[in-house]
Amino acid sequence: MMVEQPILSVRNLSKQYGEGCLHCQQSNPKLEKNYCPVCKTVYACRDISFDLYRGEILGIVGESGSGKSTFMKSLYFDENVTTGEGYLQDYKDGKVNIFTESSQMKRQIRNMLLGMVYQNPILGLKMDFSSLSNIAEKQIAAGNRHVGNMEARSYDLLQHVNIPLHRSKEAPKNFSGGMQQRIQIAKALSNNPPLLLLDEVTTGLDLSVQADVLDLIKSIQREFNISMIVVSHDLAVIRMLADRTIVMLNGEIIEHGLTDQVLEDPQHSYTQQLVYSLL
Ligand SMILES: Nc1ncnc2c1ncn2[C@@H]1O[C@H](COP(=O)(O)OP(=O)(O)OP(=O)(O)O)[C@@H](O)[C@H]1O
Repeated sequence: MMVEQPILSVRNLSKQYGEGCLHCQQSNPKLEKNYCPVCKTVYACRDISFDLYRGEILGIVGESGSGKSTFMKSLYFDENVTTGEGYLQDYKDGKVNIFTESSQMKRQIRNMLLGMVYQNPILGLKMDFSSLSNIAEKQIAAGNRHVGNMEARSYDLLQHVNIPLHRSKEAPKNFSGGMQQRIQIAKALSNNPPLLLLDEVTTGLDLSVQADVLDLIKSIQREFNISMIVVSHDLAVIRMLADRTIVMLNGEIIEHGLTDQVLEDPQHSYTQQLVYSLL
C-alpha cells in the first residue's frame, strides 16, 4: 500500500523575541501567558508540529497574541524561526530542512512553491500598479519570461477570482477591500504553488463580502487541489474552510483534530469557550 506523504511537515517550530534568561531557559519554565516574567522574552510560538496533506485545508485558530501570525510569517520566511524544522515534499524531496537553507534558497522556495495572502492587502500588493502587473510580478519572480503566456494566465486568474476583465489595468488602490483580497489571491496562485498561506484574509470585510471570499477559497481548493493553511481568530471562518484545525493559545498548540471533531467535542476549556461563543 502506498502511504501518502505530507506535502509539508513542521517539527518543533519555536520563535522567541528576546534572549531568554536562567528562569525561562530551564525545562518547563513558568511563563506569564507567552512571556517570561523575569526577562520579558516573548515565546510567540512554542514547539509547533504538524503535517499537511495534498488538497487539505488546515485551519489555525486562536485569540489575538496566540502566535498565529508569527507562525505564518515563519513559514513564509518573513521571520526567521528560533528553532525547528520544516520539510516541503516539492523541495529536495522533503529531505532538507527549509528553515536552515540560505536566504537565496528561501527566496526560491517562496517564489516557486508558496503563495501568501495577507490580512492587509498593502503587504501583498503594489497598490499603484495595475492588477495585471501585480500578478505578472509574481510570475516573473517564479521564472516566467513569456509575456503572452503571463498575460493569458493573469486574465485567466482574474476571471477565476471574479474581477471584471475591463478593470484589470486598474490599480488595486481603486478597488474595494473584497476585490483587493481577490487580487491578492489571484497573485498568490499565479506561480501555481502547492501551498497557499492565508492570514486573516476576511477579517475586516463586510459579512456578505466575507462570504464571497470564503466561497472563492473553497472553490479554489476544489478546482486546483491545492493545500492551504488558513489562520483566523474567527472559528466561523475556520468551520467553513478547514478540514483539520489546530487551536493555539499563548504560542502553543492546545488542540488539534478534524474540524468537525474539534467543534463537536472540544477537549480544552479554551476551545470549549470558542465553540460555545459560536452558538
Ligand atoms: N517583532 C516582535 N517583537 C516582540 N514581540 C513580538 C513581535 N512580533 C510579535 N510579537 C509578540 O508575539 C506574540 C504573538 O504575536 P502574533 O502576532 O503572532 O499573534 P497573533 O495570534 O497573530 O495575534 P494577532 O491576530 O493580534 O496578530 C505576541 O505576544 C506579540 O506581542
